[in-house]
Amino acid sequence: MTTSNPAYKRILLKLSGEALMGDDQFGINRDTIVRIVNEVVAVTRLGVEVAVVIGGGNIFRGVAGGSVGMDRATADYMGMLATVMNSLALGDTMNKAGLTARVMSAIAIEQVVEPYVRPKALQYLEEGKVVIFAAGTGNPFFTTDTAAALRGAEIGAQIVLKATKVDGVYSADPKKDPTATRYSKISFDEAISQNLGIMDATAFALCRDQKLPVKVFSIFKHGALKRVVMGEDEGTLVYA
Ligand SMILES: Nc1ncnc2c1ncn2[C@@H]1O[C@H](COP(=O)(O)OP(=O)(O)O)[C@@H](O)[C@H]1O
Ligand SMILES: O=c1ccn([C@@H]2O[C@H](COP(=O)(O)OP(=O)(O)O)[C@@H](O)[C@H]2O)c(=O)[nH]1
Repeated sequence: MTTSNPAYKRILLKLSGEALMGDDQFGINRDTIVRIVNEVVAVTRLGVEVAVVIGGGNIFRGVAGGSVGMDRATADYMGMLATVMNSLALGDTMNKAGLTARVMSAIAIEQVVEPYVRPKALQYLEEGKVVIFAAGTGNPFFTTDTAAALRGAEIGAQIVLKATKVDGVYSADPKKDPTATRYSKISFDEAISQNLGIMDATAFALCRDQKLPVKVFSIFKHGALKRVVMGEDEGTLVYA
């Protein structure tokens, strides 16, 4: 039996909305969400406090056709509402898996989800509950990656873990350029100056200024989250 300790006490986990689709065209794939939740359970068993921000691409993609030509801010509010749906699904799956999850929304929608109140979120984390931050930052023109950076900084997370469709940060988009190579680590300044599309510049800049490191790893790789939390070699570290 290993006696090593996790590398972090409190983490902000950013889950790709699109990854929730599994092999489906859009929506939430049951097996996929259950598998992701089981990975979170494994990490909470280590005593790590977990906060989550989830994207909305899986749902919003399904209605994106109708949003063509729409006012950008209106489309963004639809995207934020999509993250609320994902957050509810994720919270429900977590509760069924034996965790206690609390969803908090950046947009007032109080019959459905409690509002985001920072001290309350901190209290939940200290009690060992998983806090899911829904509705992104609550503002159009931002992304859920920026929401992850913002909430991560607010709750004093030691790292933002971006669980996404690729297994790290590459020299170019690996889905478009097969010759792209993966970095094991890269600074925020390098990532920003090279315009690496893995995270938007707003999110990168916020993390850089707050000295909040980011680890990018694959959501599809079994056990990767736990390895990251244990400080093992997995994915790409982006550092200040
Ligand atoms: N330099 C890069 N390294 C890795 N991935 C990149 C890079 N540039 C663009 N990408 C793309 O970024 C995507 C992940 O970012 P994003 O679309 O924001 O996903 P998420 O759904 O996790 O928010 C990957 O699927 C990848 O195709
Ligand atoms: O603070 C935020 C967070 C999200 N969004 C909108 O919600 C969508 C879904 O989030 P995102 O694309 O980041 O999800 P993911 O790619 O992780 O599935 C975005 O495209 C934006 O339209 C927004 O307007 N403000």
